Amino acid sequence: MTSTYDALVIGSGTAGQAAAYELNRNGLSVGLVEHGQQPGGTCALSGCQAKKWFYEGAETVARSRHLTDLGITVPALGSWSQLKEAKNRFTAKVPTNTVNGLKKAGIDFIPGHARFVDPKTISVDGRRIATRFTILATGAAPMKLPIDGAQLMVSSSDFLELDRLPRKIVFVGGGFISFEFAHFAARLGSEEIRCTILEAGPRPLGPFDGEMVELLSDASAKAGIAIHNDVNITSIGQTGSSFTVRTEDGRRFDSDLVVHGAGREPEITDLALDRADVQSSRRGITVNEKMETTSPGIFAAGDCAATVQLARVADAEAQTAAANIVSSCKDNGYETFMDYTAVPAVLFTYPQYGMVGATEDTLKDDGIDYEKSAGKELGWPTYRRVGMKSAAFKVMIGRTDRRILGAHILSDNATGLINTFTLAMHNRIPANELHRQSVMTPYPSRESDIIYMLKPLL
Ligand SMILES: Cc1cc2nc3c(=O)[nH]c(=O)nc-3n(C[C@H](O)[C@H](O)[C@H](O)COP(=O)(O)OP(=O)(O)OC[C@H]3O[C@@H](n4cnc5c(N)ncnc54)[C@H](O)[C@@H]3O)c2cc1C
Ligand SMILES: NC(=O)c1ccc[n+]([C@@H]2O[C@H](COP(=O)([O-])OP(=O)(O)OC[C@H]3O[C@@H](n4cnc5c(N)ncnc54)[C@H](O)[C@@H]3O)[C@@H](O)[C@H]2O)c1
Repeated sequence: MTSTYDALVIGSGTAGQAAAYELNRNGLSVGLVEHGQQPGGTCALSGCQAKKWFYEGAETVARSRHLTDLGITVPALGSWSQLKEAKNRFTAKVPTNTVNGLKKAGIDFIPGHARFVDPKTISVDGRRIATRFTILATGAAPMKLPIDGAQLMVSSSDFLELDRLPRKIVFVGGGFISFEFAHFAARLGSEEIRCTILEAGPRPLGPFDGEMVELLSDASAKAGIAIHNDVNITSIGQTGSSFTVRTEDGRRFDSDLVVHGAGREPEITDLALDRADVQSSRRGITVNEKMETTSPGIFAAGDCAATVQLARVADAEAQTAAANIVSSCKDNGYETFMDYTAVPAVLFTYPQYGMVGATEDTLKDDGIDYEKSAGKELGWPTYRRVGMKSAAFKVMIGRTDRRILGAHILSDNATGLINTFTLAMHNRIPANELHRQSVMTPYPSRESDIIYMLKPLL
């Protein structure tokens, strides 16, 4: 028998749930398909939320180490296994809570693997479902790497399930995951841990600002993390419990564990997208700013779309897709658009690196006329009090309209700081007005330092 929905959502992660609840709230009949044994998605189970348990511990250890000459007599010691248990007490409840929440709202939870039959029909483990609209929210998985022995790497999810941290860890790829996990490991091991990051490109953290990445790399080196660039890995081998990563130029890196941090690719290969005329590339499903794919009535959101792989971007994309479906049902057409000019990103390292908007290199490449205010190794009381020597900032504004083009912060709690700049960008507030509005920020705080960052731009 064929069931019929106004809208079918594929995937129970951040994007799928955000879309399903929004459609349901607006009175549409909604089914949500999930093929995993553990519904709830990457963010909650093995991504942002899960890893943040380790971040909080690592931050406490790093901060207390910085404070040993400043009134803290014994620095904190982390217990990886206890943090893992705490994380697992949280993640264990996610699948049941996800399914119960959907059912309680009146959304049909449909376990099974979804594949297109045609643009308006989806089969779930052989059962056919007819739908007027579809939202694809199938997420991403670690990229398949053409490296001999690639199967010996553990994924980021496996890493968060380790019982204990080994002494020598090699991270393949110098992106978000490797930087964050290396910072966790450098602070949470019971003995001294050596982490090595191997990056294929000329520098790690490609989308971030080059100068700021250098400063973060220096701070990482001081925490015991070695970073090698321009590394072409040819093989990963195992002897007993030891691993050897070999490179094209003859180098070898020995370790007790090799971690995949070399990017995540969209999970779209087994959806039969061609049967629905949905186009895609290596980066993901092709979408326009309304989150519609190349096939009318089929939308994509989150990590499976060829956009940005961040949790709140997934939320915003899902809400955009859902809003357009709702307005289309009211014969209003598609009225909601995504805007990626002010997407904040934060690396949960210590110090954190938060950025929003453009990097200085992009502004130069695009020939944009800008002014800059920047500082490094900040000796402000904020950082003297926590013994942080690596704090830095860079703010760029348009020379004529004085609006924020990009902001980059190395600090503890860079998240709060970068959010202020994000809101200024969204609301098109020029630097002098942001300065004026920030004078009465609660004082003293990280955020009350924003006026010092903006002063050279007044
Ligand atoms: C280690 C790690 C740390 C991260 N940290 C952060 C962070 O700090 N901040 C941040 O913003 N982002 C972070 N991210 C990224 C963030 O987790 C993702 O952007 C977000 O989870 C994407 O959500 P999604 O709904 O698109 O996909 P997912 O949450 O992956 O959900 C996709 C779902 O679809 C299901 N599915 C796939 N194919 C099918 C099919 N054919 N049929 C049925 N079901 C299917 C999958 O089983 C899965 O449950 C992190 C990611 C990782 C890996
Ligand atoms: N704090 C956060 O918001 C956060 C944290 C973790 C993950 N994420 C999301 O998850 C995504 C995936 O994270 P990631 O760290 O795996 O990817 P990434 O895209 O951030 O970085 C991958 C890095 O690996 C390098 N690389 C690729 N192939 C390689 C190879 N064969 N050898 C050596 N280096 C190689 C790339 O040049 C790149 O620098 C991120 O893009 C991000 O959107 C976000």
